[in-house]
Amino acid sequence: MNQDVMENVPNKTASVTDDPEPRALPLGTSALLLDIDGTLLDLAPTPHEVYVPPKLASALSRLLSRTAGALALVSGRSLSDIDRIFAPMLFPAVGGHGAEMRISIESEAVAAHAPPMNPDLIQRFAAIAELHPGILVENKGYSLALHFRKAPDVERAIYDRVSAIRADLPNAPIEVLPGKFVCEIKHSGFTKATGVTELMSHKPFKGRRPVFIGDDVTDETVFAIMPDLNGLSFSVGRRAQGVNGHFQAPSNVRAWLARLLDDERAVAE
Ligand SMILES: O=P(O)(O)OC[C@H]1O[C@H](O[C@H]2O[C@H](CO)[C@@H](O)[C@H](O)[C@H]2O)[C@H](O)[C@@H](O)[C@@H]1O
Repeated sequence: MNQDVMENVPNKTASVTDDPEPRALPLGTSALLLDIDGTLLDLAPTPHEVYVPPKLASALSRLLSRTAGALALVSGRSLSDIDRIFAPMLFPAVGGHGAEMRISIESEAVAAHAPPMNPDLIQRFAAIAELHPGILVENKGYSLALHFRKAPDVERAIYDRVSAIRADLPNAPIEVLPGKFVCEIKHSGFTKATGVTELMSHKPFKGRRPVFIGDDVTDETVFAIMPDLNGLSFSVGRRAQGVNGHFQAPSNVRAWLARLLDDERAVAE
């Protein structure tokens, strides 16, 4: 973990990676912002097959309480999908790469940044799935994801078809977001960074130091704004540019979150 920032944290302790001298995170003044797929959860063959370990759900719930509500999931998934996979628990969240937001579990979701994608356009992009039966279409309404984890050889063909459609519509406010075995077509007006920036302007996040953990290309927009928010960022798998540290795998993130709770208890005792 970044030595400069964590040095002023008193004695206890949760290591971010294999830091031989683990340090604590002050939950009373931090906001935990956590990507889901590839960060909290191991990647699965399809979006529906992810597994949420019960210990993780319980740790998140307790961390939500210990941070007085300043814990949010920051995901490319829609809010309804996030709620489905963590059911029956609800968490504050930025969903759809910044398209949707729920600031607290008591508040209504805000979807102001998510104009629905033109239905004809959705249909044209979805038709790309005809290339191969292994392509899975995830229609989020305001964006569309083409998953090719089960058909990796057609990646190039997918991007070629997407580019051809975009060439027909040079002024459409859409952009292509590559992810892990997924090509997503989304509105260009929002990103995870715009979502996190807005979230951090609301209580209980406002005034806290954000700590963001993510693994994918879309998370790089958040890594980039963390210094402006006086925050910390950590990548998973590879060490991404500009981060303060990194975890080897989602299992290490889960273990670290559990240790945060243990450390807080130790401080209190
Ligand atoms: O921002 P995230 O929470 O990391 O979400 C990114 C995308 O995650 C999902 O797709 C990815 O995870 C699937 C399950 O492990 C995997 O099968 C797929 O190959 C990955 O791309 C989700 O389906 C997308 O909507 C999210 O954008």
